[in-house]
Amino acid sequence: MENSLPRSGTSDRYLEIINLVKAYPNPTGDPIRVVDGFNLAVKQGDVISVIGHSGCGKSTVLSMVAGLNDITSGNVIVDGREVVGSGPDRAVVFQAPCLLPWMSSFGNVMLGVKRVYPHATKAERRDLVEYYLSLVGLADAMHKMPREMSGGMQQRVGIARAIALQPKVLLLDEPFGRLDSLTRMDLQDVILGILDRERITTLVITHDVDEAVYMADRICMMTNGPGARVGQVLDIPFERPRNRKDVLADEMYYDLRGSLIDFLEKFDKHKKPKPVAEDAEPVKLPEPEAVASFGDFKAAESVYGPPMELIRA
Ligand SMILES: Nc1ncnc2c1ncn2[C@@H]1O[C@H](COP(=O)(O)OP(=O)(O)OP(=O)(O)O)[C@@H](O)[C@H]1O
Repeated sequence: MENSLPRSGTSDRYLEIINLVKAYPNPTGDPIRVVDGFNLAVKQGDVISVIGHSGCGKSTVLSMVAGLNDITSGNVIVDGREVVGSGPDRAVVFQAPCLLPWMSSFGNVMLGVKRVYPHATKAERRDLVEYYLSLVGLADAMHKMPREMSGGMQQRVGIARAIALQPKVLLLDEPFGRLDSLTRMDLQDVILGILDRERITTLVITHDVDEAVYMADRICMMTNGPGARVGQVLDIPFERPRNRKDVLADEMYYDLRGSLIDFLEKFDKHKKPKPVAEDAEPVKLPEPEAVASFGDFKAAESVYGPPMELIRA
């Protein structure tokens, strides 16, 4: 659902996040404002890395932009219109690829394509799916099932599915978080290649300083929560398309990396841990993380529609 707003979008303010607030109820007092007054304007086609300490509210901001989490107050404007609720104009890629396990990579991408191109012919849809799977290097794995693919390949399918929606804004929530470093670098280049070609306005959440610098035109550094907001925005002046070796050989890269680390250290709550007493109780480890989280299912829903549509598909 979309509401017209008096302000119109320009390519310099293609995505606008205005005074965004997320408050959760607090049984013992006032609601906790996890995010409080987050403001960001993004130029059309720019890639913005969002970085901040764990738990500061990065995913909360991204899920509100995606329409998967209710906004307490504030606005998200895409291309001059306020967006409310989720929609294929804002495609999300989460850490878990959340593919439908009973469908091939072709079938998984086709579900998204059908949603966005309901009137295309069967042949046109097939061409689209094949095109997007080739973009992520899966031309030879179109008919593989998720269980037959590595984590990196599954994430490629997730990326193809998101891009196939031809979104106005691409939202990536630690998309390489579960991958080994070589696969991670490989996929960073796959995504950058696609973004250079398609110029999709993108927000990418990352914990990785090098990834933040390499991928972005600007880095949005968040303060700690509660009450998290944008602390500083850093411009990354490297031309796109980027070549990793050239970027790493540039002295400026290390200055930018240094600025980012300085910012993160300033907000590091755990900088000076208290010494543990010798007779302290042993730490109880949490249960292992579930394979798919609520967020993963919400991400699937944003692409495929509500569960009943999945059953009919
Ligand atoms: N449903 C909820 N009710 C109350 N608090 C919540 C709820 N969901 C998230 N939070 C809190 O909001 C804060 C921000 O969470 P969020 O997941 O956005 O952080 P993050 O920066 O993405 O963390 P990470 O980097 O570890 O993924 C955390 O303190 C979290 O505990």
